Amino acid sequence: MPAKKRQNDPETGKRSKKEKRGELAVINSDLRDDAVQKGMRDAWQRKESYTNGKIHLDCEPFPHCQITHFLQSESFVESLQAELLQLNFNSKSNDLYKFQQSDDLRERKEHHISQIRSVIFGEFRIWLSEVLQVDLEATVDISCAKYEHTDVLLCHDDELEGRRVAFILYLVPPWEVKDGGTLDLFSTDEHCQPVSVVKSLLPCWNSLVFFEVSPVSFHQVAEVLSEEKCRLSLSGWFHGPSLPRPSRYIEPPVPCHIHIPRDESLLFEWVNEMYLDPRYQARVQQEFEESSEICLPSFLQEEKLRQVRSALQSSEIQWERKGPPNKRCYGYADMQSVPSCVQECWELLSSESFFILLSNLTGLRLHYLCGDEDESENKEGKSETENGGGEGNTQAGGSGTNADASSTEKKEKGPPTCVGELRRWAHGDYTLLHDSVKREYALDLQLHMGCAGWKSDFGGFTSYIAHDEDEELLTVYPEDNSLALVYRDKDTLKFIKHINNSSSSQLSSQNTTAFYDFCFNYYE
Ligand SMILES: O=C(O)CCC(=O)C(=O)O
Ligand SMILES: [Fe+2]
Repeated sequence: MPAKKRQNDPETGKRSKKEKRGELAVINSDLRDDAVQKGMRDAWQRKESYTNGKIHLDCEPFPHCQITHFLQSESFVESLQAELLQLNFNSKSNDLYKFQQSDDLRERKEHHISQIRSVIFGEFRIWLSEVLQVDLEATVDISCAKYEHTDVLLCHDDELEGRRVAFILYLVPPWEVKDGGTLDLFSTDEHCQPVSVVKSLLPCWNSLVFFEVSPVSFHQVAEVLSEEKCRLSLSGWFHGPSLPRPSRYIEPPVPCHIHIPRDESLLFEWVNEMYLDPRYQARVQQEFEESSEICLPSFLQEEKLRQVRSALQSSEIQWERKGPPNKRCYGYADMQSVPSCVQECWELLSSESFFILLSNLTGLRLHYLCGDEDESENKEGKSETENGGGEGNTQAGGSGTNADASSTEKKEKGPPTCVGELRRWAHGDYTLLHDSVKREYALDLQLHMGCAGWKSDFGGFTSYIAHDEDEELLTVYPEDNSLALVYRDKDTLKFIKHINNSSSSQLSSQNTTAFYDFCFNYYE
């Protein structure tokens, strides 16, 4: 049956005044109940839980509350949803998230949007101030988000100057756990670092969740797995006095080591001989010096590649999880558990002859025999000359200019070092940029394996960006047996994009839903 048509004024053809004004936003009357308010206030104060019909307050892992049937009128919520879906949405994607966000809602004049804004930052804010016993300001901070298939917002704490309470109003179709998109809450350790998801809240039509923003309020929007459903929400923050924040936790440094003593025979066994030709190396070096990055395809000899790749895919390597989730999430190999060919590949990348090869390919000074032509640029003026100053090595010979003259800001002089990791990347894995990320000069090496059929839409690529800018400088896509070398300065940061569910669904037929990389950093 067609919906009943709106009655227009027969004379003017316009809608009646009442209709034009539209419905008012009214919050659930249960919230005004004195007993409810008192129960909430006491529970919040004592960090206990409280349940009363539509209200569920819980203080584990941090204080949060879910209110179902938040707005009194269903038809208001429907009209609000329709109005929001008419807005212009912008795709947002970075290390932390992928979703769509509406234009700013602070100034929007649409009826239902202005109604909800004034009820949230008016009546509801006053109610909340009362219940939480915190002075919440009238500052309006609200936006609309749309999460669809593979969209996600990874682990974060919401802490930003002034934010005291976060809220989210869900405008979603009937939602199930298998649709993904839950609001996951993390437990934390003694350093206020997130550990694991201990509670997941299912988004629910016309329900509002709020929680206190604090040093431990780590949460995420799990990836949306449903291919049809749209997770629409209005979210924002009430501003007020911030809770005290402990000083930022600094992770213990990962120990670097100098090269291991292995001779050239290792190179001849493992590396595609093309890359061992000094003339070819000189060409690579020239290109690297111009762009600070290069990809060397078919890097390992075919037979070695096959051995290592199949060992990675089939052996009983112990893959440990690496966290914490506000910084990273992926598998890394316990090197004690790897088969000998994998161990050898690792040794290759750590070996003295490989340091020399890298020096020749990049012009960086990764071995004392590989030369800095212009010693006068080395302001500290020590050790290099004592070590022979770049002359007289056949491998390094001739081609070795230094790629970068600003060596004074690099690590304290000492022998070149490296640190490496063998990683496994699968659905749900990622790394994030974070404030305690090391700002350094380094040569990054990545050697990917087992990524046949991988598509950039799956995520898993390494993105280099300029510090303090969103500008993307370079993207390294996983490519089998391609050696990616990137020289990173202290203003360059990198992250690995979250691997989404399309990787599992599209690759499951090939029985390979993960890929691997040897990831090494070398320091001059
Ligand atoms: O949509 C949600 O459930 C949470 C959103 C959120 O955490 C945020 O926008 O910071
Ligand atoms: Fe958040």
